Amino acid sequence: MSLIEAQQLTRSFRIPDKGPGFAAAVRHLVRPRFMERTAVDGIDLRVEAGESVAYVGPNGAGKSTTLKMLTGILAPTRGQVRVRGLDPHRDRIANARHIGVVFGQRSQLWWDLPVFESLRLLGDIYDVPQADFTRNLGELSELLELGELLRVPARQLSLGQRMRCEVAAALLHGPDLVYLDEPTLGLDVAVKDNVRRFIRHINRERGVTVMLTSHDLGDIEDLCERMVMIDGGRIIFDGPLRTMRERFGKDCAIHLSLRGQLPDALEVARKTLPELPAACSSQPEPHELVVQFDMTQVPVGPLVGRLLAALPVQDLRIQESSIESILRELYKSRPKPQDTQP
Ligand SMILES: Nc1ncnc2c1ncn2[C@@H]1O[C@H](COP(=O)(O)OP(=O)(O)OP(=O)(O)O)[C@@H](O)[C@H]1O
Repeated sequence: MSLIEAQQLTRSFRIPDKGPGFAAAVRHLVRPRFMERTAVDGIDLRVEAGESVAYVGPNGAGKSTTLKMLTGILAPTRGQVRVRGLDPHRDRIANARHIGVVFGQRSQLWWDLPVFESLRLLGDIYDVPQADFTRNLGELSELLELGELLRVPARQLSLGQRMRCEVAAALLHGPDLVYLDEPTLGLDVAVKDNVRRFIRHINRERGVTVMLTSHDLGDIEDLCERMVMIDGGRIIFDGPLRTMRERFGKDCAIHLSLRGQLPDALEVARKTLPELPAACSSQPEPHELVVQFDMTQVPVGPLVGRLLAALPVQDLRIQESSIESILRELYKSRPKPQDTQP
């Protein structure tokens, strides 16, 4: 049995069907009408223990709604989900003992209490034995560099400081599955790096399963081997990041630095590579040339060889599609999800 198993997992919301304007608002008061918005639409998903999965998609795709069903905050409208064999909504307390959750925008720390007191309360809520509490806190404090922060009330912490404490709060009871919703949102580069290093550590060294949603592609490339992409509530890709690149990242660009200024280099390149449309080659500077092509159609090696033979090349760089550019293209080409009458 997989750690997480979802079958045809679906969640709809009833939302007011108000037209624009004052008259429509009054009409809605007298005779309210509703529409159905399907946020998650028949998802099948399996996650094995020890995996690190990026759950990505554009705004409104259904990521948070899925995480809310996996954590038991929301019940599915249809389909089912099991986490470690438990129904997360019905067995919410038992489920909570084994999971850690960081919703980047929400705090689980008591605002006016020093962080240490919040952590102690959380330790009590989760029934963490004193010896485990001391050991876990010592370890988290060292890895996340909490130190003095433990004495400061949460409301006085900066975003980055608070986020490190949030991550500690989510992991204090030693969960073996963590859901991280935008854990690095708004953090500066150094803190982001610290949080990422920590997440990598608990996944790789301790085998904690990580399920992460993030719009930060650095998080995804740094932390996850598998990407599940959701759009309009449906999974449109599920596989290794590598496969995502192979399947969707066909574009490749060769950047050439030329020896000296060669105004006719573009002409030469186009003549050398007649199989590529003229627009594939460009010359942003007199000593630079960029050749773009579909690497599934044109083999890179011979193409580079022909360019080197035809032009005085000083240096060259081959750039494959980044995950960022692939996602940008996929997001751009998506159809808009529609609300329906119930
Ligand atoms: N409580 C709710 N009531 C009505 N509609 C909701 C509710 N929660 C979510 N939705 C709708 O469901 C859809 C999916 O929302 P969700 O928050 O899961 O998306 P997301 O992928 O997490 O987006 P983002 O990246 O912006 O956080 C959206 O259209 C949203 O407006």
